[in-house]
Amino acid sequence: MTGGVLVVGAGLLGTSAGLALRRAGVDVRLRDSKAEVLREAIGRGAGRAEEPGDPPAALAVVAVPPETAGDVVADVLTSGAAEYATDVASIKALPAARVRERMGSTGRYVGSHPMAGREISGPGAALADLFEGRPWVICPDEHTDQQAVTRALAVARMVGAAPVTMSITDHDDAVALVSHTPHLVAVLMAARLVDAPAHEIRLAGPGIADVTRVAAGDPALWTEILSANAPAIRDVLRNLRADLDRTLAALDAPDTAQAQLYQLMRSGVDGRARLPGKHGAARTDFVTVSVIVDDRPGQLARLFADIGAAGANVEDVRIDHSPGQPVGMVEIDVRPGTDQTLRAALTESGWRVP
Ligand SMILES: NC(=O)C1=CN([C@@H]2O[C@H](COP(=O)(O)OP(=O)(O)OC[C@H]3O[C@@H](n4cnc5c(N)ncnc54)[C@H](O)[C@@H]3O)[C@@H](O)[C@H]2O)C=CC1
Ligand SMILES: O=C(O)C(=O)Cc1ccc(O)cc1
Repeated sequence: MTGGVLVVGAGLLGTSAGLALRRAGVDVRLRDSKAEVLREAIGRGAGRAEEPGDPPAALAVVAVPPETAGDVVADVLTSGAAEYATDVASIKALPAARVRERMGSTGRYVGSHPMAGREISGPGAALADLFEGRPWVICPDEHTDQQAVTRALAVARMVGAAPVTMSITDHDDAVALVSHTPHLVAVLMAARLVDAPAHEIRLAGPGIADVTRVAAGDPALWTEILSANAPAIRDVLRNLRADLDRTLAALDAPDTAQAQLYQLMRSGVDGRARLPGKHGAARTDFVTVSVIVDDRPGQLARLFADIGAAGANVEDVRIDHSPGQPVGMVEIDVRPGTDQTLRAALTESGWRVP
């Protein structure tokens, strides 16, 4: 991109974008209010420090917390540090409103949101592949210049993401359902564990770990995200509360509990089947082959070599560790039809395939 990209906020998102853009050959300048963060991001190869003679960047990618994003966008546009700007905050109405307050209806800004992240923050957690195959939502309105959209689309494509265009309202409603309320539910469930007795916690397995994974995210960041999208989250939570009330009522009525619980379990299966899997294919397209692996050096390398030799393509992989045991369970997702051959080949090579 002629003119290069200015990344402001060299944390998880900013450094990941910098790493991916550098890999695509883009000139990336980095800025962060914390000198040590900037040093670490540059050290990781995500870009260079700004220099006094730099011409305006073609696009600024603003990757700071949501409550600050609108002001930082307005600053980079009014100071001439960049011709156009996008922010990557997890909520789109808040930064757009702030940019409008500061600059009126400017066409030089378009909000966006890569649907990719991690539970850990900072440049040390950044990954060049973070956005690979993930949706990157771009939210233009009637005032947005086509150039702003073109440049944000180019960045999304260069980092390997799949751009999706949506209105701000549609975006904020969608993430309330698929990201913000799930985060809140994970946190509420994880918080139930705080005072639980140790003998109960000891029995916890991958189920509760999966359900609460996102609860490990940065509390300050998520407080900003959830409060900024409160109305849309409240709508989803109210429906969830109605479901909880119905479930409690079902459990109170032993005669009908089973039938109602069964319906609920069926809805769970149906809802989860709608989640997109690898490259947007339905999750149910794959079959899981589980393999028990001893906790010794070189075991995983040997397992993957044997899977390759059996001619199976690994579509996805998960590793579950058994607490207190020197073994783990590796779950390999493969295409239906290849699982039987893989099971036979792995058993033949001496693996335990339950
Ligand atoms: N963490 C995640 O999984 C995802 C986060 N996002 C969004 O990306 C944005 C950044 O989040 P993370 O990278 O996770 O946070 P982070 O905490 O890793 O990085 C944010 C960085 O911004 C810097 N910063 C704060 N105010 C600044 C300012 N005024 N000028 C320059 N630098 C400033 C901080 O020093 C920090 O290094 C947030 O708006 C978040 O909603 C979007 C998708 C996923
Ligand atoms: O880990 C996950 O499943 C995520 O959904 C990560 C994530 C966190 C915050 C966002 O605004 C977007 C994506």
